Amino acid sequence: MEILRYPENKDRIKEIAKKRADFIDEDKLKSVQEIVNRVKVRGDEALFEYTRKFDRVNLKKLRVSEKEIEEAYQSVDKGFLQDLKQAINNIGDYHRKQLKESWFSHDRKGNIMGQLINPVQRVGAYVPGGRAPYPSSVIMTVIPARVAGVDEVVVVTPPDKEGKVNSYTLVATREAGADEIYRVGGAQAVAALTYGTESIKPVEKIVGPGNIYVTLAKKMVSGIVGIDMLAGPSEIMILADETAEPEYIAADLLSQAEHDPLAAPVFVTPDWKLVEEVISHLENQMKDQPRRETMAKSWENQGLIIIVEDIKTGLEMVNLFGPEHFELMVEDPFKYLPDIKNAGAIFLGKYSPEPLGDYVAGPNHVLPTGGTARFSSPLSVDDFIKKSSLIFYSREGFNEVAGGAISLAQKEGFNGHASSVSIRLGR
Ligand SMILES: NC(=O)c1ccc[n+]([C@@H]2O[C@H](COP(=O)([O-])OP(=O)(O)OC[C@H]3O[C@@H](n4cnc5c(N)ncnc54)[C@H](O)[C@@H]3O)[C@@H](O)[C@H]2O)c1
Ligand SMILES: N[C@H](CO)Cc1c[nH]c[nH+]1
Ligand SMILES: [Zn+2]
Repeated sequence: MEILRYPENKDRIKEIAKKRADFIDEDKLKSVQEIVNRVKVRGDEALFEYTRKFDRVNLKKLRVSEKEIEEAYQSVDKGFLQDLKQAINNIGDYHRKQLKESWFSHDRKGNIMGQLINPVQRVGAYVPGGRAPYPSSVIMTVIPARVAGVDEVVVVTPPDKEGKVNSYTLVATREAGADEIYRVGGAQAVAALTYGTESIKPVEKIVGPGNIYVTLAKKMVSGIVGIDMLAGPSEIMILADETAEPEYIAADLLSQAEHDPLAAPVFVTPDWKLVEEVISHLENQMKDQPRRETMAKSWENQGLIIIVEDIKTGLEMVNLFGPEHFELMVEDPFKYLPDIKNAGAIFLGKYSPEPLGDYVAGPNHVLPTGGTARFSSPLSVDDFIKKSSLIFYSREGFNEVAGGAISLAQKEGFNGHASSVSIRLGR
């Protein structure tokens, strides 16, 4: 953990922000490249081999059966189903507001210009499952796909040591409406969705969060298939003033630190006393936590505290880092909204802790990391649709614009283009 002052340590802070945005580790990239290429060539055999190596289990089959899903329903408690359904309702309501429609614009000459919206046909949703099961990521990925009208939604997720998929995850796949589920994770699952194997049909687009290996694999296959974004190890930046509760700040930093030793918790404040209090709460709160080892590693290696002159200067840090999650715990948080440019999800005030966004609020928890919130957005219905332009000219409309097209084509030296238009002129 590093404590720095802004603007005094400006260069060091910029260096850290740059390193987080340029997160590619050459060794990890090399091993991901090898995994992806091997799956491309050897299909299922490579999936079994890597699952043995990384998940420590000998798989017999990849697809999860109906019977396994039914058994999962028997082992989860009623309370879980109720909570899940409530979350599904909120997420569904929020994402239905994102739906867009095709549009057509007619003019007096009978010309029609428009934009057709079609869902992506087959989508793969990566659901993490290495250090913990993520049923919440099932509903966050599958629901917007269903709202968009995707035909086939395939879920991939790592198996446990017995070769099974976590029961809560399985129930979530059924409740959210996934079509196929495969027990395979990591870069090998991303490769299988991209190239296809004997058991898994390739998809058009891969969405969903994952660790550094999953994220590098998605980056590598992007362009062969579509990807939503780089949604890697979790991040939280909290900007707070003296009115904030240090206990809450410590708890919220740890909530993201517990995801992964590579998770990045950052605390920004103009108040030195608050820093001392937060540090002491962090130490105390960590002690009782089952995932304290991961929390401690994340805080030790990725933790950062920045002391700023005031809240406005603190917002410069937010825009520099572009954190996945940004909590603003100050007296009047709405006042600063126009100054927040780069953040995946923004949480305002002391009763909006980040985990509400992870589970129940409605907005998507699949969010850009590594500074990519500078140019990427949360997962949404938009990620599951694509647009086609539509052009229709009437005879009259054609004759009116043809001259302009011919002239522009000639300026570019494209006589073939000009001929394609002139051949129709006056006919
Ligand atoms: N940004 C977001 O929107 C978002 C949302 C939820 C979770 N997350 C992140 O997802 C991640 C979940 O990670 P996880 O590890 O628990 O599950 P995961 O499913 O992402 O990764 C587990 C897989 O990683 C692979 N793997 C592990 N060690 C490897 C190695 N040495 N070489 C190659 N492959 C290896 C294995 O195949 C394993 O099955 C966390 O980093 C969490 O912060 C991000
Ligand atoms: N905070 C994660 C996104 O970075 C999402 C999540 C799922 N479960 C718990 N948390
Ligand atoms: Zn979380």
